[in-house]
Amino acid sequence: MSPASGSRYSKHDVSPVYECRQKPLADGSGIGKQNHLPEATGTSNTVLKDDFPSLSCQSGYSGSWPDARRTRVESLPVEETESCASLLHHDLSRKVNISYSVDEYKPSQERSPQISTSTGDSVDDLQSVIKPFDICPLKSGTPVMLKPSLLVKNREKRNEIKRSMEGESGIVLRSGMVLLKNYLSISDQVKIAKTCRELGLASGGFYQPGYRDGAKLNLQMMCLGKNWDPESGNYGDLRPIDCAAPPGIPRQFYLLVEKAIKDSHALIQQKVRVSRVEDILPSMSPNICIVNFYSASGRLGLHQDRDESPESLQRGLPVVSFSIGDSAEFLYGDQRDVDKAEKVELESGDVLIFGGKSRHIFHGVTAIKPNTAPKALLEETNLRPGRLNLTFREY
Ligand SMILES: O=C(O)CCC(=O)C(=O)O
Ligand SMILES: [Fe+2]
Repeated sequence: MSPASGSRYSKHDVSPVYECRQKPLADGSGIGKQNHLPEATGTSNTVLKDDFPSLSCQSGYSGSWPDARRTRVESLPVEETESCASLLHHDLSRKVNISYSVDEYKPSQERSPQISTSTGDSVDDLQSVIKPFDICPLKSGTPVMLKPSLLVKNREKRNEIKRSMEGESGIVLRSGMVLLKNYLSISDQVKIAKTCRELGLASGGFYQPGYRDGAKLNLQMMCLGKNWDPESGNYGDLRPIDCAAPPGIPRQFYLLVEKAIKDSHALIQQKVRVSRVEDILPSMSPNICIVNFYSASGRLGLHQDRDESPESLQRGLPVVSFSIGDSAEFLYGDQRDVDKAEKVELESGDVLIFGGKSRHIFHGVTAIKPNTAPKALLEETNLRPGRLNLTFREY
């Protein structure tokens, strides 16, 4: 669907104005240097946006995540619902000030929120309220006593043999849609998982996005480069829930995306005779990465990615997706209809690219397959059961 074809984009052809305006800090320092959460009152985790006139969000366009992605909080394990976002609201009856730097990406220690309270509560109290989500819960290097069943052990062995025998290979799934199997080496997967862990624990890190009515997405999310707000479909520089600035996209990630697009071009050239491969799959330079972590019960309903700029969508600039950890059952097709969708398994190390004529495909994740992550990845990272997915886009 193109922006001009009567979709929700047609009336929103201006760049989004997405603001998180804050009161100046008590010490007189202002916006642009520091963010400040003003006196907090209220009970819901959307209170920040709605109940503080000083924190407002405006947008030149809008969109929404499909209902299929929504899950009631009650159906999730406590551990998974107690993200920063949902915990923050428990403490909103107290006066909480949170400030942090919004400069470019810095190591997590430098970017961690500086927390103080106007009621004199201890910082420890508040830090336990704003609880980060750790995708690798034990520090790497800590011996992990795993006792997998014989069945699991055998399956892992088979998978690893299969992987090493197959090596990397590419498949053109349809015009503009390429699956690079086994593309990211274990060492790249380890680096990505560790980097995401570090970023995910710091300011702007993983949280469980939710809605005004209390419904939560069935995954943990963080954004790099720009923030994407699932509730409104807006991209912005700060995320509305706590006005945290998303960390930048690490350079190593850019390089892998660039290489994956080049290799996809070579693959398309091999399979189809075209004078300009970019007509089939345009190049792109990502300025947004949405990182999702799915636990074993994580799901993502069929949807289109169409919150990027009208120009990016119209040019068919691709979405590049990295899968790490447990395998996922991934569905894609021309309609939002599970029965008509094609199915493909995305395994750890796979890179999926969809652009050009496939940029507007409906896609989603119907299942995470337990105990399918490569053993070597788990040993090096202690990645928790589940799947890490990074989707890169150019706004
Ligand atoms: O997890 C995946 O493979 C897909 C993620 C996705 O579609 C999204 O974040 O928009
Ligand atoms: Fe998507």
